[in-house]
Amino acid sequence: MTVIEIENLTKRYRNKVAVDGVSLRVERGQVYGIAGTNGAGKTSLVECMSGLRHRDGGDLRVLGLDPWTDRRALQQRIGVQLQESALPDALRVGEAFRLYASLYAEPADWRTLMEQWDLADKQRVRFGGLSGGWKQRLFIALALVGNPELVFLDELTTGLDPVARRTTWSLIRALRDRGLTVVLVTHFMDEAEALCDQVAIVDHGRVIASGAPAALAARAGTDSLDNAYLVLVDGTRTGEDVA
Ligand SMILES: Nc1ncnc2c1ncn2[C@@H]1O[C@H](COP(=O)(O)OP(=O)(O)OP(=O)(O)O)[C@@H](O)[C@H]1O
Repeated sequence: MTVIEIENLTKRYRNKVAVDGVSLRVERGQVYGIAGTNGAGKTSLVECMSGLRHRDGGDLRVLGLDPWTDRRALQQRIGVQLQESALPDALRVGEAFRLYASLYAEPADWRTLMEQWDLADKQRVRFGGLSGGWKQRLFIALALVGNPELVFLDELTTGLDPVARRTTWSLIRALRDRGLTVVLVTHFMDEAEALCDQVAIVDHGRVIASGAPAALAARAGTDSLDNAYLVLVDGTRTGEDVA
């Protein structure tokens, strides 16, 4: 079943074209990666998909809804963790769960969620006292408070040390194992390769290639998505058709 269907999406900020005719499909249960360098348009794309920004053109359905006109209904069915999310430093972990639960008509049992994500013994710890890895764990768990069918995670591992990064990867795999559909924004190709069933590589607002990580590497004639990315981006800049 198709969860996200995008045709020719565009998003502009004044004269800047951030998303330039993107088309893609995400199927239920996939971890779908949106990968690309800084400024490629990844966050703008996710903000349009999650109903936080209005697109300028194109067609977009998420869980069968228009993310902009049906955003209230959509918010109840998705979890969103945006880049550079923050909570007040003084807020305790348990209070954060209670706050998020108050936003949903039918929230999950947040005490159970806290236990499932090993946060129960941090219930009284303030957000400002958590390490980067624990903050990301908290954000993933908070994205699940509304019992979502679809979760958007934007650059979750940026700034984490290698151990915390690997731990976050295993948390994302746990989401997939629960049957959730995950849209994962990253500028790390190793991360996309390790976690994603499908990856769209975005450059200058366009999808320059998409497919399974191994298929993209094979298409580029490389042994990793990291190297494939360089070949594919270089191909678009020299005018070759790689998509
Ligand atoms: N609110 C805004 N107003 C004006 N320009 C914006 C705005 N948000 C993003 N942009 C520009 O649109 C382009 C795409 O930005 P976007 O944040 O979507 O890219 P990104 O791939 O998520 O980048 P990063 O990896 O750095 O987060 C960039 O050139 C950015 O400067």
